Amino acid sequence: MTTQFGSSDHGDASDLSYGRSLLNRVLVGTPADEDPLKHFADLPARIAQVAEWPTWASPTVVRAMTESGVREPWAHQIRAASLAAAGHNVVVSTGTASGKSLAYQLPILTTLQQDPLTTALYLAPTKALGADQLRAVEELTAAEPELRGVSPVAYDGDTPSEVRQWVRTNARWIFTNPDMLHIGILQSHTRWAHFFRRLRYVVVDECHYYRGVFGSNVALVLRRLRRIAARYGAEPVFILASATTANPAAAAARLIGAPCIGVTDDGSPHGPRTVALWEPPLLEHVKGENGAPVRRSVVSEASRIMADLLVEGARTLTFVRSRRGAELTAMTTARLLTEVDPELAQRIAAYRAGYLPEDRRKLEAALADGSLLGVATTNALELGVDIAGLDAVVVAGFPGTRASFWQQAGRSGRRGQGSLVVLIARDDPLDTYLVNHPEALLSKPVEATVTDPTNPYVLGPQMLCAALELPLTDDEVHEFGAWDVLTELAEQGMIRRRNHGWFVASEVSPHGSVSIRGGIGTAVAIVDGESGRMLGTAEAGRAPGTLHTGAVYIHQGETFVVDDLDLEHAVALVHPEEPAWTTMSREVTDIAIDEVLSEDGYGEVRVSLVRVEVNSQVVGYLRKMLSGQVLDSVDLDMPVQTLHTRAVLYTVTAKLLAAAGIPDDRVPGALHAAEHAAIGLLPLVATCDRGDIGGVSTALHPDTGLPSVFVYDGHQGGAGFADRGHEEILTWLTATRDAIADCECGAGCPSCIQSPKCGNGNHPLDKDGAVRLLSAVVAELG
Ligand SMILES: Nc1ncnc2c1ncn2[C@@H]1O[C@H](COP(=O)(O)OP(=O)(O)OP(=O)(O)O)[C@@H](O)[C@H]1O
Repeated sequence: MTTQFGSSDHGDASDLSYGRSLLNRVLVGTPADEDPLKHFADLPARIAQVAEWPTWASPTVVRAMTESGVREPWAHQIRAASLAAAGHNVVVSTGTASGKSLAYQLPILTTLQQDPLTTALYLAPTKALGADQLRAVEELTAAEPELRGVSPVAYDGDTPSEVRQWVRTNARWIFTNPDMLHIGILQSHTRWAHFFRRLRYVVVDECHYYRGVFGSNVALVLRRLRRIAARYGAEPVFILASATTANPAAAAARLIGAPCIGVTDDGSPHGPRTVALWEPPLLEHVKGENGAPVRRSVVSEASRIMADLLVEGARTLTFVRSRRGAELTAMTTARLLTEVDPELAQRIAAYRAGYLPEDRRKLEAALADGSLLGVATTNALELGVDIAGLDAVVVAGFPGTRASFWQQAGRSGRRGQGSLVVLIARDDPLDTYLVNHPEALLSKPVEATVTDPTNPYVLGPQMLCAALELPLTDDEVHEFGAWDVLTELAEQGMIRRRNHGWFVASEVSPHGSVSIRGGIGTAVAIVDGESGRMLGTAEAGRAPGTLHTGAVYIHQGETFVVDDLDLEHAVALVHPEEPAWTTMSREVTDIAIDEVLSEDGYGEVRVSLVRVEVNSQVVGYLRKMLSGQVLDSVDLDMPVQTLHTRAVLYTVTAKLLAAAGIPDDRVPGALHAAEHAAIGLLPLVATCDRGDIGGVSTALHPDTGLPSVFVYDGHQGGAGFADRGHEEILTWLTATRDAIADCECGAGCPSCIQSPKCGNGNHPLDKDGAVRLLSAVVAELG
């Protein structure tokens, strides 16, 4: 049934009608026997809240900004800028295109203009975003002769060596990324003494991007940065920009290791938006694993919706999760349109990462002037693009985090005119939940950006880097919480404690072996065997699951197939190929509790946070067509991997199960189904991918003596996800129960309780039992 959520009271009816009329057009094109629109919400237009330019701001900078089109700054921009100018670390966490850049540009340009002996550092998670922000600052500084001395400049892997020398001694505002800061700047900080001594501001843009193991590494890189700056007498102010998440100030403070004030009241205006939540129907003729029903693929559904929107003349961007999916969507849409209007079919393009900046600019311009009407893209167009004000955005498959969803959705909405956003659910419990619970997307976020800079596996190597940069004092070691980790490293001869601090052993060179995006432990190199090109690295412990022979591996939207995984030499050889299927490895897992960190009883339920040892073995993989149809299952013989990590655990009693009406023979299936769905739903409360976590359920666990469900972080030492599940267990398990109950399939399908990773062939699974179990658990917790 279709219901309306939200209110249209504040919107102008004529504005609203455009998003709504687009939605009606899409509904007209929907077969009469289907009812895919689960909900829609009319989000009212937001009126701008403006502020005066502050008196501390340089009139030159204000003039440059005014001339660039900012007539009146918005209130949140000035509040954040003024806090930073007054010396406070600040995070501005507001919507897409809400002008977060001005919040850091104003204080930094003012300072750099007024005091020629100052410098600033800008960090972006992606090159495209860094280039985009640098271009914006260059335009501002080029406009005013008095700002020319600011000399903003990029410093990254592409910077030629003759330019690097110049940058180190002359640049005043450097645009780089955390990887380069780690390896290229902090490691050789003595050459950067001039820059550090004068460092007044550090910008951390799109900081919600730094999550999990990558985020934990970046958190430690930023602590090292503060330490080195202090060594040269500088104490820079941090200005962070974030998508809207739960408690951004706490996440930012954990990221930089210092207090941080949050600015979250968004004063930027936007037009009204209609958000539609769409669930493709279950198909009659396509069968998944164990004969389970499968939904029509997001690619087919998105292509049809996009074609209808383009016929209406709506400028539309469709986000698809893989490059192949984006290309298929563009092709299918064009084919559908050829029958109606061949000219329209020419105005569609597919877009992926890896294009040159000039190509991106051309695309932005073509979309802006209307010569291009529709683009199907991977998330490459999520950050670092100046595309806003589109008529419609189609999000084909929830992109994993609410922050990404809004980043994508936020590209729609011309000021003063309505727009449409359609989220199409794919076969996944989180998607099922979201299209049936609009409040989870549209109300206050519960998703928090999670990092764990105390993870010993991340902390150890980072401490070696810190100590090499500058010997660590005992006080610092305590402050980092690294005493035990360093003691262990000292026993291994990597570091020595002397009278004047902790010194790295001379033969150890830690920087090169820390790959801040690559994960923990030994890194497996992923190499294109045909071109010899190194594509990236993966954690050795996780390689059997993602890089086994035959695996389809997606790197920046490009598809490769793995020819060979050599764990001994830590290399995976791949070749470019775009098969019609994806692969998903299946593993069997054992779990043992090493230590109980906390435990609480709620009647017949106990909830714990535990340190665990997980032994898992990849036993094969499944090949699945884009339609969702399972092609086959291939066996593999891979070594057992051991993981020491953290898990959230709940146990129930026989009494609870009996009261819930679950007889003994159904207990394993109920626990197993509840565990699968819980893994799928954890990303609702913590920014992680389903692939970052794993689970084990058993009707009798030797360490608890009870029916038990574990959900663990899939990274050595943990990445904070299980901790977040533990904190939000009631929200999380309630959503898990609802996602299962909401799915209209009979006995379970990939949209609710089937897991693509299950090493037991998704058997046994008991959908009704899982709903009963979770309802009983939630009642005890509540
Ligand atoms: N006060 C203002 N009035 C009008 N336009 C503004 C104002 N502030 C910023 N803008 C414009 O809004 C656009 C978006 O700004 P910006 O890129 O800083 O937003 P953002 O919040 O960083 O976006 P994203 O979420 O994509 O990172 C830019 O074109 C910018 O010039």
